[in-house]
Amino acid sequence: MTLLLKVENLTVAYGKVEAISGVGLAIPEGRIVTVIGPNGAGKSTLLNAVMGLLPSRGRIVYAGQEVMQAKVEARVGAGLCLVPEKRELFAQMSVADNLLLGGYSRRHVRDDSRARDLDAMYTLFPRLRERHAQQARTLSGGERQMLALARALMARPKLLMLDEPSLGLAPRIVREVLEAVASLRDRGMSVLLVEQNARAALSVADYAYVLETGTVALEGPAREVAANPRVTETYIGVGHGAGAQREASTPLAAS
Ligand SMILES: Nc1ncnc2c1ncn2[C@@H]1O[C@H](COP(=O)(O)OP(=O)(O)OP(=O)(O)O)[C@@H](O)[C@H]1O
Repeated sequence: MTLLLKVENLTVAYGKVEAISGVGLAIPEGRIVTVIGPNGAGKSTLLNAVMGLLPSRGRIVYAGQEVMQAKVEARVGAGLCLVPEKRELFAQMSVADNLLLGGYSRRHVRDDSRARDLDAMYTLFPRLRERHAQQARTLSGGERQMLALARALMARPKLLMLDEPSLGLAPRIVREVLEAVASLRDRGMSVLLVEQNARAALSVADYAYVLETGTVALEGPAREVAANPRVTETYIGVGHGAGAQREASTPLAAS
């Protein structure tokens, strides 16, 4: 199994406060790896550090190269891609224009691959095809998430990092988005999926890390993590449904 990303001993501090401390994780090619954990555990910080958006200490090896010193643009150019929690679409632009801008880095490619990719995105998310001329700001939450994901894919990333794609979405739409992510994995894409919705994330991931107060409290194959009684109790819990559980009542690390 070839590793696409290996993070070792990663530490990020905001001022004097460490948001993540000594975190390690690995993402094999063609797998979905999820990082679950409560509010403020450091999940977004981890993604931003891997993307190069925050100063950090430790080691990040991507596609066999040490990228700790690489700028964000270089990381994007090498195939790293982050879909942030806030989606950050071009609100006044149409769905189609948002997608075409997603492929902007490939604008010099002379063949028709961008047009083919656009069509592939509409096949992945038929709803975007129906709404291709609609302004992004008028889309529903689920459609926005689909557009954010599709726009990221237009750049043909190797590692897709998703920050809470389920946030604010109805359970049915969460399933639709995660099924699309699973189909991308089935075609070879590597995915780092950050989620508070542990149930949904563990149902689609191959491997999982539980992050608590900036450190890895537990890791393992997603099926095993989902079956761990402490995870069930704290993050999945009977009666919590598919919705995100915002706080961990009994952190694993404390028990
Ligand atoms: N720019 C910042 N300056 C200071 N502290 C920050 C900053 N960004 C995040 N933090 C703090 O770092 C910790 C980790 O935050 P982070 O957003 O990474 O957590 P998270 O697990 O993604 O949470 P959520 O699920 O709520 O998005 C939190 O205590 C947060 O308050």
